[in-house]
Amino acid sequence: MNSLVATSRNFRQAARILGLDSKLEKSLLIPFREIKVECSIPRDDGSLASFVGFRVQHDNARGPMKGGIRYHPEVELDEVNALAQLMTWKTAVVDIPYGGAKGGIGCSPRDLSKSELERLTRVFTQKIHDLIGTHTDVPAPDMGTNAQTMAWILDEYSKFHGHSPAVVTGKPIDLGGSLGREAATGRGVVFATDALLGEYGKSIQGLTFAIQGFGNVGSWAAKLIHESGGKIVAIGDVSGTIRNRNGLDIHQLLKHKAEGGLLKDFTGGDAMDPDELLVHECDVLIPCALGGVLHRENAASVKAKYIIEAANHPTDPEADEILSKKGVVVLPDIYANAGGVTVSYFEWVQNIQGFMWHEEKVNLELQRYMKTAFRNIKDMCISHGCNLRMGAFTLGVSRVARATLLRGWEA
Ligand SMILES: NC(=O)C1=CN([C@@H]2O[C@H](COP(=O)(O)OP(=O)(O)OC[C@H]3O[C@@H](n4cnc5c(N)ncnc54)[C@H](OP(=O)(O)O)[C@@H]3O)[C@@H](O)[C@H]2O)C=CC1
Ligand SMILES: O=C(O)CCC(=O)C(=O)O
Repeated sequence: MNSLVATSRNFRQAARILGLDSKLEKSLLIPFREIKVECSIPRDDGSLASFVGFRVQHDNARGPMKGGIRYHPEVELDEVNALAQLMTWKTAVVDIPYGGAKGGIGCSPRDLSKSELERLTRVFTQKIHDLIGTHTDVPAPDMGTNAQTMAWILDEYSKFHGHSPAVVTGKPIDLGGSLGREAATGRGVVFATDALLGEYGKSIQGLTFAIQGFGNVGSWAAKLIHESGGKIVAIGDVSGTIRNRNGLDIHQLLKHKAEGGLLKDFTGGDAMDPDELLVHECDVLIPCALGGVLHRENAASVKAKYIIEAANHPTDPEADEILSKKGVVVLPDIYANAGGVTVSYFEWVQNIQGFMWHEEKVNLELQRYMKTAFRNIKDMCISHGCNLRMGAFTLGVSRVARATLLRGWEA
């Protein structure tokens, strides 16, 4: 199912549960602004290459719009719209003073040199600089982008507006980035997993995990789960998928990758069919890569008892229904991966204060936000008799709806 149709379907279900007025429902669904720009750059060989960049600003009722920028060949407007909408509900779920936005460029970053990526990022920033800003819309990294990408955006933006460190988060530490931001999404995933498992009298220690994706989110989640005594029995990225029924040594795998090795060539595990990863025998499945990977064709075969949505929108609504009938508990993306934007908020606060926090404070505050949000979601589940996804959606949507009504519509 198209990601925008799927996300909007979840929103409408939450609006029905909350009994939202239909005009308010429509106003919350329509994005504030959609930006589509052409980005042409000279390639290193002198030829011209053209790309399409997007920034969708979904809602700003609760504060500046916030969300990552993705570089991936499948980036297109509907998907960016869906991801921007998810950011609006996500920032509200963890109760940070932001709205939602998302951006992206349809490109394959692995096929571009570092200087081509820099040129592309600078051209994109030139096209959108007057529509983003510290108090309007604050980008951050997502798939295919990283702290270096944010440094280029900061530099290009500052040429127009003067030095503005708080215009992006997820920056390098030397440019005002926050300690703990790089690990934050993965760390938040682990706090979220702890909170969920605690409800069932379980803990990470001794459980088995399968993880799809070993980039920023997947590698940090895997490392922290490994260090908490969880056994990662299967993991995969674009290069391939590996398994080890006794548990993969994630520290060794990180070392292997840092030395330039491909995940598929790691000798501490056996190669397996990537399609089998999501239906591999395990207690907890954590998708940390693309959206829409759990769908009606594979959902019935999932063996995990718990799914932690570290990726954005990994589960199609049809898969959601199948999983629910099977009794699989799904911890939704707008909570499970909210650690990244929560520490982005801490970074923005530090930049505005001009004061840097210790990493311990960042991690403790993150844990506090994640624990509070989990309790708030559970309260919504109890009040409305709904599952965790609808608990999170009703929590996020009700907070945004209240802010919208309080601000009013008078011209
Ligand atoms: N970064 C952040 O702070 C946040 C990210 N997210 C979400 O988490 C997910 C991952 O983001 P992030 O870790 O930042 O992205 P990265 O680009 O750092 O990593 C993406 C990972 O996914 C792998 N991957 C891509 N396609 C496939 C595929 N078809 N099968 C298996 N693996 C695949 C990549 O493999 P390879 O390395 O081989 O390319 C890589 O390991 C996304 O859905 C993103 O929206 C959510 C909240 C915050
Ligand atoms: O850190 C941020 O601002 C946004 C992270 C993001 O894109 C996400 O949560 O999906």
